[in-house]
Amino acid sequence: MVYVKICGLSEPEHVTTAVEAGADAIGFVMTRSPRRIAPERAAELAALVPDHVLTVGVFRGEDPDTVRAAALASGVRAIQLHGRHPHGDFTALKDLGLRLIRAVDAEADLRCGAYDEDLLLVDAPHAGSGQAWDWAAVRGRASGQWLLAGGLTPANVAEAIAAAAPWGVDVSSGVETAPGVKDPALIRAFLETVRRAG
Ligand SMILES: O=C(O)c1ccccc1NCC(=O)[C@H](O)[C@H](O)COP(=O)(O)O
Repeated sequence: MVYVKICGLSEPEHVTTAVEAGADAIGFVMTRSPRRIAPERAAELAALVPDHVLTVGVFRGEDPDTVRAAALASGVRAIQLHGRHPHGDFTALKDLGLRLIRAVDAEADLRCGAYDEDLLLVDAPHAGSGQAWDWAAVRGRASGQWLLAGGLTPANVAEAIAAAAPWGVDVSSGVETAPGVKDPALIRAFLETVRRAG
């Protein structure tokens, strides 16, 4: 079954919708973005999530100490690092015992685990932009437990899965009506489509 992460949640209703619709992971953006929430808000939302659903704190470019403090304050169970973080940034966060997700574009090293991460996210050059890209270009290049992201929607996710054969998928803009405004019907539609496709 294709693993599904719904990212950029900020409202309890949307967290509950994603959990009930069968999401495997839920992302809270704690970096510069229209979807940014404070670690304290992420902690309130994470408290609504059952153990079988992974809670992920999303960061871009912050140093490991800043990431560590926000991750601990929010109580998330995974850290997603965007940007060209050196291997040492992942090593520096290992002792937290949280799962680590390396988020990159298609030009990076696409072997999951190459930086000691647990999951790899292969995204558009501008994360959270909703821009689709040539998903088929990474078919067979990305390896291990890797998620495809970038411009996915309920309408195109089946095509994207067929094109790239990812281990999982990740969506933010495609389940929104405006940047940062999630739509419960689109969250449900995305999950239903992925479950049918994979
Ligand atoms: O979503 C953001 O605004 C964001 C900002 C900075 C770093 C990462 C961000 N999102 C990370 C995600 O996991 C998104 O779901 C992923 O980039 C896909 O986004 P979209 O193309 O909007 O579906």
